[in-house]
Order: sequence, then structure tokens, then C-alpha cells
Amino acid sequence: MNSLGNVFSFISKDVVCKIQILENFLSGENGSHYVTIQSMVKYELENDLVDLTKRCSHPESGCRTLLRLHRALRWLELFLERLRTSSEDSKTSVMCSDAYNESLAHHHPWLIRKAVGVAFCALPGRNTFFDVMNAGDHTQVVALLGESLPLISEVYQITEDLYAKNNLLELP
Ligand SMILES: CCCCCCCC/C=C\CCCCCCCC(=O)N[C@@H](COP(=O)(O)O)[C@H](O)/C=C/CCCCCCCCCCCCC
Repeated sequence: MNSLGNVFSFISKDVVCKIQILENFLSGENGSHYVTIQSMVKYELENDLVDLTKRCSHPESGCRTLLRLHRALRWLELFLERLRTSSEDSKTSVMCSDAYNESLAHHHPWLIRKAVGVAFCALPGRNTFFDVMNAGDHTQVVALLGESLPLISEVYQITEDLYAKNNLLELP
């Protein structure tokens, strides 16, 4: 994302920050509970470490932090599927914002949605995008996306089911 330009830095900073929160749990004194998503959910719920209705004593639990990344993974899946099936003249900004409106936008306030909309306008074209991915020629990139998307989808579904089962999909 950083190679796409400065306008994306507020997005990548948020992602890096959230990954760091999870890495800190994993390397902390209770790290053994953070080895899998399943064990993290069980540990945090059993020990009342998750703010379920309002952010108060545990504003950055593993469960709520992962939920934000999980929602972003859905955006990524929708976007990459559009990219994979796009034609030469398709616009990345349209693919990106359609995927965003179908996923993450439901969870973001007005101000963030506007800022993200501005960032989308600065996205490079489809060919530059494929080059930035640095995964070979465009046919190879499309093939790679075809291989990765089912895996992204599987990971997304496993987390979605686990969170749904534990009523964690709307954590504040
Ligand atoms: C070249 C290969 C394909 C694309 C590569 C990009 C891969 C990047 C993967 C994911 C990027 C999106 C990550 C967005 C995480 C957003 C998490 C989030 O929702 N955070 C908000 C809520 O957090 P809390 O306040 O509750 O802690 C936060 O408020 C928002 C921050 C910034 C806005 C994020 C908007 C994301 C829009 C979609 C990403 C567009 C990226 C375009 C680059 C192709």
C-alpha cells in the first residue's frame, strides 16, 4: 500500500497499528492463548477481556482488533475478485469503491468514508496496479489471484462463523 503513494498512509498506519496490537498479545505473558483465533476468542471471553457493548475497560481487545481486520479482509476479497475479472479499461477506483461500499463502508463514520473516497481517486490504473503487485506478467497475476481468492474466502468464512457463533460481529 505504501508504494501506492502518501495518500494511503492513513490507511496503512491503521492496519500496521492493529497488527501490532495482536503481535503484542502474541509475544506477551499470555501469548499462548493468542496462537489461534479460536483460542484467543475463548480466552478473552472466559476472562471478561472484551468490551461487548461499549468501549471502556478493554478498548483494544484482540477480538475487536481482529474484527476490524476481518472486515477489511472482506473488502480485499471483493476488490481482488473484481480486479481478477476486470478488463483492460476497468477503473481501479470504481472497483475499489464498489468493494468498499459493499463491505467496510457499513462500519465507518461519514468522515472516514469521505477520506477513503478521496484516496480512491488517487489510485493508479489497472496496469500499474498489476505491476505494483510484482507477481509476474498480467496473465500470471490473474492466475495468482485465482489461486489466492479461495483461500482468502476460506479464512474470512472461518472467522465470520466463529465470531457469529460467539455474538462478536458488532463489537464496539
Ligand atoms: C496490490 C495488492 C492488492 C491490494 C493491496 C492492499 C492490501 C491492503 C489490505 C487491506 C487494506 C485495507 C485495510 C483497512 C483496514 C481498516 C480497518 C478499519 O476499519 N479501521 C477503522 C476502524 O478502526 P477503529 O477506529 O474502530 O479502531 C479506522 O477508523 C479506519 C481507518 C482508516 C480507513 C480505512 C479504510 C480502508 C478502505 C479500504 C482500503 C483501500 C486501500 C486501497 C489500496 C488498494
